[in-house]
Amino acid sequence: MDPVAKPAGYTDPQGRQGGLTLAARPEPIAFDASATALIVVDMQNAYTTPGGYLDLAGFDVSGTGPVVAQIARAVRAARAAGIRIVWFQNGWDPDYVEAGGPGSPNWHKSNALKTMRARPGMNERLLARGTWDYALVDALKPEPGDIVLGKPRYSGFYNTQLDSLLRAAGIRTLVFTGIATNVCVESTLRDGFFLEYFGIVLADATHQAGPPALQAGALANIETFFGWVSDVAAFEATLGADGARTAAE
Ligand SMILES: C/C(=C/NC(N)=O)C(=O)O
Repeated sequence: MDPVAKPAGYTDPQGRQGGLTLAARPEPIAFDASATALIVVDMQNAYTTPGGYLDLAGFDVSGTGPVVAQIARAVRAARAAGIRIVWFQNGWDPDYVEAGGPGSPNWHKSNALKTMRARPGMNERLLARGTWDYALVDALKPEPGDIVLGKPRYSGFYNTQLDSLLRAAGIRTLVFTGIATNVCVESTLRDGFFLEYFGIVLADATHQAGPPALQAGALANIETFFGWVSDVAAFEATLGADGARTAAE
């Protein structure tokens, strides 16, 4: 068996095949920076901040602070290496037409919609575009040239322009960060697998929705069936960004 997983036909910007190799589970994976995107999944107040949707719905968000910092590191390293950055924001229009009514499973399973139905007096319009809940956290901001996409369901490939934007840019490898590992990260990585994208999760730049066992379960599922699992330090080291970070701190 090949000890390094290599997407076929890859060349790095210097024309070398499969230019970079990332330490990962279950084996190292080769990738080409110019054919790679860093995907930042739903780093909105809703998923990270006390008073946001997950918190109001009863999920523990106390462990998300370090994830914000790790994502900032991954974004910095990717940016320096010329890797395209894609930011997702999960949610719907302020009238929730896009959320679907009772004819949609989303209406029944979305904990944001369920929380609002259970507390009709609450003022918050959870995950509605234009609200604080929907906004990205202050510490993570897109820059010109990044791709910013809304998504109406858990998968970033569903009813979004993601696939066509990635294919137009020749991107074949997706490096995932964000929240929640077991919901939108895993859903998007799985859909990417079916579309022939190579999916890698930086585990310490993700966080689960629910108990910690769900983080472990999602990562085990991904490394066994759908992709690769690595971490931010390995990503930085592969991109040659670890020295730069130490100097900057
Ligand atoms: C629970 C949940 C997860 N979203 C995500 N970004 O993973 C939701 O949107 O209800």
